[in-house]
Amino acid sequence: MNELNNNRFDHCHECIISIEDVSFYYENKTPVIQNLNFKIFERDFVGLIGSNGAGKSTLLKMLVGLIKPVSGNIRLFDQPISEFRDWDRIGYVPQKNAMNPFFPATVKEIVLSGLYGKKKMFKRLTKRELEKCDDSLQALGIEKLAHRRIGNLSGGQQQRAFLARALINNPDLLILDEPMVGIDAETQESFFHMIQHMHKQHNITFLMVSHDVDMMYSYLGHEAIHTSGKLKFYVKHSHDLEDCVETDLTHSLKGFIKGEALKI
Ligand SMILES: Nc1ncnc2c1ncn2[C@@H]1O[C@H](COP(=O)(O)OP(=O)(O)OP(=O)(O)O)[C@@H](O)[C@H]1O
Repeated sequence: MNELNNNRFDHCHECIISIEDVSFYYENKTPVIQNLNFKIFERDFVGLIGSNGAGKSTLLKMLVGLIKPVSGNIRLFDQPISEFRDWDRIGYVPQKNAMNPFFPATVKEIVLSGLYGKKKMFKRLTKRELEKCDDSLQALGIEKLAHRRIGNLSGGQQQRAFLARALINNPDLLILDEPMVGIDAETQESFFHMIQHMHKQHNITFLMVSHDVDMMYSYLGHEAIHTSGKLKFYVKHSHDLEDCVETDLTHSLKGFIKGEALKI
């Protein structure tokens, strides 16, 4: 099954993430991830499902460089993760409880913080950077909340703010760790609708952890393309597999998400 996954699009799509024989344990040495092999290709929507403690967040943290595998290799956009510098290409929304909601910052400040590479931290913001922030707020329909304190917003509004933060650099890949926790069912549905739209219409590749299996199955199907330990990977590609056989496909839809389509 994994071989099938790993060879899916080698001929026509960039491999965005390559996980090669990766194992990980924390200080207590209990194995969390063992010999994981998996590839994510451009235009995939990968749903990662697994029981509590299965290692989902640990895997995502490795993929964004917060922790290192004990063994094995990770490649991002065809570069070893240790040499990868293009972090603007990746938007990451960590688990909700990873950020203190009482942090005294406005929505705009939170979104702008997505721009700061280590070096930009103390630089003056340019007009272009402020425009990017406005675009991102508008794409998520939260421009009116720009000057509100993040801690005073509802769970759904906070999640939109964090997604806007992850989108500010117009990333090619979005990594979302249970983005819908704490959001009411109706807002969850429109949120999921919105990210499906980003996947189908805006060419963004997704890796998303969720415990909402029904919602994940509804978009990704019931059959896991790969299983490793307690981790299960479900994949939907944003256009038909047959189309991918065409080598002259123009994968052109690269525009930034603009307001109207995403007003939810
Ligand atoms: N910083 C840490 N130090 C030691 N052990 C940890 C640490 N973080 C996580 N673990 C352990 O590693 C295992 C995997 O945790 P992880 O958070 O990756 O699971 P998960 O699949 O994301 O779970 P959940 O669905 O509950 O969020 C668990 O047994 C957890 O207790």
